[in-house]
Amino acid sequence: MAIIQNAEINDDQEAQSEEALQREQTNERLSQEPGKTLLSVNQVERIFQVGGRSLHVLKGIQMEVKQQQLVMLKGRSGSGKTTLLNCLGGLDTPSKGEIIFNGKPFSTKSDDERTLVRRRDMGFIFQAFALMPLLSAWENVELSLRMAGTPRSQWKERVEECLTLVGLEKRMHHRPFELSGGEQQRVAIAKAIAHKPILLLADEPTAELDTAMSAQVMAVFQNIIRTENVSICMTTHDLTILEVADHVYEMVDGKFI
Ligand SMILES: Nc1ncnc2c1ncn2[C@@H]1O[C@H](COP(=O)(O)OP(=O)(O)OP(=O)(O)O)[C@@H](O)[C@H]1O
Repeated sequence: MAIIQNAEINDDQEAQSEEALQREQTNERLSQEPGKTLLSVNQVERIFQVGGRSLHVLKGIQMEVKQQQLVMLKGRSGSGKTTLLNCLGGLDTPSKGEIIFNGKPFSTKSDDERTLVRRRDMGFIFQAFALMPLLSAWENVELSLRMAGTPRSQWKERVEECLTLVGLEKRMHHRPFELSGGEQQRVAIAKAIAHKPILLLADEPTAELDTAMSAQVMAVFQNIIRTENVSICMTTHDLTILEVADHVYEMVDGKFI
């Protein structure tokens, strides 16, 4: 398993170094302008074919995320939040409608093109912290820079910067099992922002945490929106954190109400 993972990392590393080079050459990224639309979703539908039947999961979603906004998607289990988040991150594509990201059509790009955009401009955070268990907080964040093709000379400074931003400067060399759930989620955030994405997508990032730890994670989100110029779109069941959102979309049975 470890050998397979390493081989994949090497392949990924090569491909992503090329990307990093291309990125520098084309300097494609748009300048940051708070309040400008970063992501817009136009009449998106997602229909799955299951056992010969059509399952209509997203039914005409219309939404936007502006630069430096914290947007929350709330809704009951099964309402379609994860399906929508997968479409926003290009892991899935709408059956109808369109998603525009950073001023360009996104959902209509090829799989390879979406992967390039995702690796460069997006970061992902999940409910279960998705850390490598045998690596320290430092090594976990460093791995993310290695995977993104960031030049080695920048790793030390950026790892320190990201772990400090999430308030873990005193825990940099701890491994996940030596950290609380909230601290592990903050390492996952440091990992997700290390390559300087412009959009963070988070699926129930506080679901495994108690109220105090959830509040810490939300404070970190608010901090990185300002300091890293990132926008965040997250799903949640937790009504107590909705008040820190700039905008809340409530999903019921595949539609916003
Ligand atoms: N690949 C798929 N194929 C078929 N049906 C799917 C697929 N993905 C999701 N669904 C169905 O779509 C519906 C919405 O699922 P989704 O995971 O988006 O909901 P959710 O709001 O994120 O729920 P939860 O809060 O429990 O994660 C569910 O009925 C699910 O079974």
